[in-house]
Amino acid sequence: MEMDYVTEFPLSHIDRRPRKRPRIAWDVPQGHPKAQSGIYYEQDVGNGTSFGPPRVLPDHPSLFVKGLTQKGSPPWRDDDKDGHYMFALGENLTSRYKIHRKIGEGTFGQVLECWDRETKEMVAIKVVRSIKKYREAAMIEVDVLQLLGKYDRNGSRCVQIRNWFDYRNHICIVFEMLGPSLYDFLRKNNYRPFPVDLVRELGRQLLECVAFMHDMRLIHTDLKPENILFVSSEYVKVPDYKFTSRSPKDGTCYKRLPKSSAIKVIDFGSTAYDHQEHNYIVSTRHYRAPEVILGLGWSYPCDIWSVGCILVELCSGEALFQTHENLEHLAMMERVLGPFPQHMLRRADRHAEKYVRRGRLDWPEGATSRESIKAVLKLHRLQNIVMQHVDHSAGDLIDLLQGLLRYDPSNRLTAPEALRHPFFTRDHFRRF
Ligand SMILES: Nc1ncnc2c1ncn2[C@@H]1O[C@H](COP(=O)(O)OP(=O)(O)OP(=O)(O)O)[C@@H](O)[C@H]1O
Repeated sequence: MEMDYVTEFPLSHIDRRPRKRPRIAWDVPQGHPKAQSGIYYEQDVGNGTSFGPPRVLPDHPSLFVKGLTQKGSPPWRDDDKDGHYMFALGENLTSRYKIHRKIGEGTFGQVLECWDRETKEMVAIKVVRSIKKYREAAMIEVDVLQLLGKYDRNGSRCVQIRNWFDYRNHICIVFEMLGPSLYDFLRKNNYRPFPVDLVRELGRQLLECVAFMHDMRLIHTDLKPENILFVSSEYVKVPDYKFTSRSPKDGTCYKRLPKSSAIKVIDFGSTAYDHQEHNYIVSTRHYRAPEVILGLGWSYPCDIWSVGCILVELCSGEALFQTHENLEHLAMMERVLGPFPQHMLRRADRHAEKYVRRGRLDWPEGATSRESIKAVLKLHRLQNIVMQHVDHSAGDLIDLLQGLLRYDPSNRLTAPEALRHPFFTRDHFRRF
């Protein structure tokens, strides 16, 4: 989600990107219990339970309502300075959930793996920071998740919300437990690319998710490999003759492949409704569409651009546009995809007009450093990037990517159009 912004370097433009809070010590010595309201609200949303108003339950072991396991509450502790919930492993998060481990941390809060005593399964609980703007945004995420869950008849590829509650001033969102993100998987694999047949399966599911969301008039706005999770953590190790990192035992190279290609999209905290005003900056930098940077207003096509960037990254192993600066980012786009249409540059808003000179991008004249120019020159044309990494289906994939990465959002493929592309429909030999 993108709620906490800092200005990127250089400071000369309006661009802002999410700030990942540095990892903190998340278990602390127990403090003295403080006076507290001790009330939490709980709302089951999974498995067909109603969407009625939240139940109000007392947070005191001796007062737990009948039917709930009588387990103790941890002592009251202050949140950390950023409003994060402080906990110890093995503690309860309400009487229903037992905290096993921390699996993630984002702008919004922490994600904890917990044992659900009621359903007897592991769940992932996002414990949101106790700060008003994050609490409010979390409630929007709950609304979106409930809406997606309500209309998700046959697996929309969006993570399922199971429950939510308000505990000690932290909104807690309970999700089905998923596996590692595409980014985690790439990283553990030393950024070795995924095979093209796997990229096809991942791309298809991602586009199905986007098509479903767009159909519901929702725009995700923060699609990136970190927000796409494999459903299962299982993988196999297979010999990999292309790369040099060798197993110490027998000298063979190995890489991981997921046992199943099934994925789901997470993080609906930045999701926008179509009827909202869309001129603010969205998306994580590398996946941000040109119309967002140029201040031309954005809508559904910004998700499609992100999908294009993600697919290239899955094929090559590294992010396509590795930059933190707007003009450099636009120059990289031109290097990979060719010149911008003049009509888009002419319409750039007052923040972005400094990137344009006499109807063309002010590059390399406007570059901030020689390193910046070098970073742009290092990039190859899209066709070459794909050909370098993909052994078959390259022609179809390049054509699809050119449709997903069209500069003019009104010409970009829609999700249903992309799903009808030969890259997905041609009878390829499939391994996944
Ligand atoms: N259902 C889940 N199953 C397993 N892990 C999860 C699940 N949901 C989230 N995670 C992990 O927690 C991390 C943070 O989750 P999420 O992106 O929803 O939080 P966020 O605060 O909105 O993050 P960001 O700052 O990236 O926007 C994810 O990157 C992922 O590793």
